[in-house]
Amino acid sequence: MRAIKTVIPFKPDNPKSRLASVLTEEERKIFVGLSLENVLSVLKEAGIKQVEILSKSVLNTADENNLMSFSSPDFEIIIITDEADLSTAVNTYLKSSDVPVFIVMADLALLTKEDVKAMTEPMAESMTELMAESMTELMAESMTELMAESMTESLGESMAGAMAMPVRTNFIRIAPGKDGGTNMMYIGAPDVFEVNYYGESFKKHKEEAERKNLICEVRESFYAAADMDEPEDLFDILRYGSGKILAFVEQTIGEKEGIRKEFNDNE
Ligand SMILES: Nc1nc2c(ncn2[C@@H]2O[C@H](COP(=O)(O)OP(=O)(O)OP(=O)(O)O)[C@@H](O)[C@H]2O)c(=O)[nH]1
Ligand SMILES: C[C@H](OP(=O)(O)O)C(=O)O
Repeated sequence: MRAIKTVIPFKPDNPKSRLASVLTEEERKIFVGLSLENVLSVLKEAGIKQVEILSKSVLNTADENNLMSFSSPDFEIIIITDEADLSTAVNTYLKSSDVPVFIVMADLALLTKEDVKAMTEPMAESMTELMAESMTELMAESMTELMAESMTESLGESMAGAMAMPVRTNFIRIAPGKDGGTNMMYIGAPDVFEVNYYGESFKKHKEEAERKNLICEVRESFYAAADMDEPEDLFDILRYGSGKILAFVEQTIGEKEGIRKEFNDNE
């Protein structure tokens, strides 16, 4: 795979304030830790080789050691700290990168490796395929199908070579969040694109792509859209989650009668 940088913004202190009505601060800390672990495992499974955790504050030694236990010779984890707000920290990160950047939020407790692959697959090939397909259609009108197919094949190959650079860098790809946010973003041109999170950021990021003349692709997926912002989002973990985070939510919610009842009533 070509060089990309993968970054996970992470706020370890007083995280997930919107879950404060159902989880204590300590529980929210455990919850985001488990969610981050989940994201790391999925990135590793999807073949990502290196991940940088962009943390708002310095992690304590136990948390750092725990995260480092997910690293392996073919999966490097680097922890960096930037105390700035989310958008400022990510924009500083983007400016410092001379290769495409893949941003993945830490609260994607249901993320799958297919979602990650859909975000990181090269654009040049899919564009070439698309163009080759429409050329086939055009040519098939005036020639035999056989001739059109073989011409398209060689045309496709030469296009991939000729177009690889501009197509690959001048685009962004977004996995929207279920409430209008931006859960993952692949940024081919980190030198020009600027993020602006919160308040319908999906729309803002599409507009930013337009302003900067970048192609914008959207990759929607139920699991990638399921960020964990509001108390009812925890129900999605009970329905579709697995592993340690499912056990944690089952246990904490099980102990809180009101929420368990609301879940049972909704089922
Ligand atoms: N580096 C960095 N990451 C952040 C910051 N704020 C949020 N994040 C991370 O960005 C992602 C999306 O943030 P939110 O969903 O708003 O998470 P949150 O800020 O913990 O939750 P709320 O307090 O409920 O808004 C998560 O991965 C967070 O850990 C920040 O100021 N700096
Ligand atoms: C970071 C923010 O997350 P949300 O508040 O939508 O979870 C966004 O996606 O813009």
